[in-house]
Amino acid sequence: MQTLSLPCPAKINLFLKITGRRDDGYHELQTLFQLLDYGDTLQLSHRDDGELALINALSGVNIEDNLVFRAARKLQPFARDIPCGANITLEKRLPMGGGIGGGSSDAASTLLGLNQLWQLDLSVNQLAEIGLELGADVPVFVRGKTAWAEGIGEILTPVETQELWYVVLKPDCHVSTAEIFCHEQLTRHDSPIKIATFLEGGTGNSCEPLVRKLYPKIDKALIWLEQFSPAKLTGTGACVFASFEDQITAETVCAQRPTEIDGFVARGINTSPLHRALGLIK
Ligand SMILES: C[C@@](CO)(OP(=O)(O)O)[C@H](O)COP(=O)(O)OP(=O)(O)OC[C@H]1O[C@@H](n2ccc(N)nc2=O)[C@H](O)[C@@H]1O
Ligand SMILES: Nc1ncnc2c1ncn2[C@@H]1O[C@H](COP(=O)(O)OP(=O)(O)O)[C@@H](O)[C@H]1O
Repeated sequence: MQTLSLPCPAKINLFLKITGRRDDGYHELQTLFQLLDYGDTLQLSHRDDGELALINALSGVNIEDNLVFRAARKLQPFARDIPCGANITLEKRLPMGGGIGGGSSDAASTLLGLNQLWQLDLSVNQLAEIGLELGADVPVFVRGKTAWAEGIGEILTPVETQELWYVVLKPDCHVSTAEIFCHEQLTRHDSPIKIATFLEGGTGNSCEPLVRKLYPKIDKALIWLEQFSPAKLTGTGACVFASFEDQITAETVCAQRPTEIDGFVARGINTSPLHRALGLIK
């Protein structure tokens, strides 16, 4: 029986601006999704009885709500003759609700992996559209390139960034993306910027002032990390990050972090390891 073992890389938002709000309540934004060479691992093996089995449940998440399970369910109707099922094992390394896209990346790896395992022949465009129904962050992982994003995060232009090393810290708190986007004090009308303006530097995250105010532990983590390099919030948090030119410096900073803060070091990458694992790129 064929088993696929697939990476589910994290992302950070190198900047985030909120430029408007659509009639359906979703926010229009500009961001740069930087992929990282660090993430969860997913194993998929075919079942010909049509059942989906999630071998290890995630604590605090019902199986039917797990984005891996929801992604698999969305693909089943595309199966032609044979019943398509799968055993799915998710090895979770990324903190949940961290603004580093763990659930979205798990969903994207499920979509691409099952598309191959079940021989559905769906295109990346089709999978990105299906992914968008699961979350605004899913398409970037389906397309697998570090990218400039507009719309609600689904209009993507690949960007080659310098592949720096990042220290990512996870303060001991959980931020709900919906809570921040519903908050009356969120800044919602940033002027759009051009890629060149971002590349010149100095662009931050519009959610950061509000999140710092609501979550003192995030504020504290940013202040601590700022001692070493300019630090920012990713997405709506809770993770914060800073970049470094080399791995040793990043590891040294990460190792000194306060004991109550989790953290890891990862390299920024322009192409997803998922796409390499599936042979979609060389
Ligand atoms: C804003 C970002 C930046 O990366 O935040 P993080 O989740 O990474 O922190 C993401 O695009 C989030 O993507 P994702 O986490 O997939 O969001 P979804 O599940 O689609 O939406 C969660 C909730 O956030 C709000 N939401 C999300 C994205 C967006 N562009 N506008 C919104 O208003 C909506 O209220 C929605 O109900
Ligand atoms: N496979 C999954 N991994 C992580 N979170 C999941 C998963 N499936 C569902 N979720 C739910 O999605 C929420 C957001 O997860 P996650 O993608 O890790 O955060 P963020 O969107 O902040 O990057 C979690 O709090 C959890 O309730």
